[in-house]
Amino acid sequence: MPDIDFQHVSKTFGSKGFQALHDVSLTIEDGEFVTVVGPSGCGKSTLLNIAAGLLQADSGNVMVGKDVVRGPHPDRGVIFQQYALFPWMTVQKNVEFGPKLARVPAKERAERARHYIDLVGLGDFANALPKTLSGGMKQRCAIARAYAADPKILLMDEPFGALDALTRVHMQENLLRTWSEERRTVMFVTHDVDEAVYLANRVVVMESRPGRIREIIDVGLPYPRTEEIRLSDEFEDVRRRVWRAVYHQPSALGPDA
Ligand SMILES: Nc1ncnc2c1ncn2[C@@H]1O[C@H](COP(=O)(O)OP(=O)(O)OP(=O)(O)O)[C@@H](O)[C@H]1O
Repeated sequence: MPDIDFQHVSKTFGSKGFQALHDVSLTIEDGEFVTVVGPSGCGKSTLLNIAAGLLQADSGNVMVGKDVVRGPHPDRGVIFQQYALFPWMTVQKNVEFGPKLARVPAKERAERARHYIDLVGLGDFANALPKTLSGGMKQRCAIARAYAADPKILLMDEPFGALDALTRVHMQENLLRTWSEERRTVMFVTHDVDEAVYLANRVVVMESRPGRIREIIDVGLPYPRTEEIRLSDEFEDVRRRVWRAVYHQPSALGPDA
């Protein structure tokens, strides 16, 4: 059974009826890593927010398993570009937050948090406050926090968008390592074609005005994704295909350009 199933989803904003999404259908299978790329304003975040239950579609449905999405739910962890950590809580307490809400007993939630903190490589910083962490570390903390709430699905909207190129590559590697050990279904929105190809089983390329799916590209490269794979001809071939699909669009400059 598909894990996330967008069924003819449309969404319009504003009194002038700006159509952000038009009849989008997309199936993401259990355990898949799907990235979504496309020009600015093509509706990537809108699509993700509808799956998160933070926005409502005007028509169509999103199914998660057998259920129609009607609002946010702990089975879907959401990670945004801005690190949504509580500044007054340590890394450990931030990561324990979800399990605490779910009334997981103190000892168990501390252990669970510790497991994910170690998994994202923040073992030495469990007692640190967010303000003492770098951007990449904060985002790894956010990933550990999302995992600790034990969601079936991770919805990530440009989570590495604010990071420098080198940190970004390390974050991608760390995320894939975490994902290979603790498999979840991932929908990951990005502007970055390299990132989209490096991470995904499939890349969904969107186009704008109205936002819709232009092409779905199978990456077909094995995991673990090593540096060798990143630098291979096969990777370059897929990257070129995705690049063309994104940049050879009539509206590739986006509505505000
Ligand atoms: N709350 C809103 N009210 C009005 N218009 C909106 C709202 N949210 C999004 N839009 C419009 O819908 C379109 C799609 O926005 P969305 O943020 O989903 O695009 P995106 O592909 O994620 O863009 P970017 O890559 O620049 O973040 C844009 O033209 C945007 O201006």
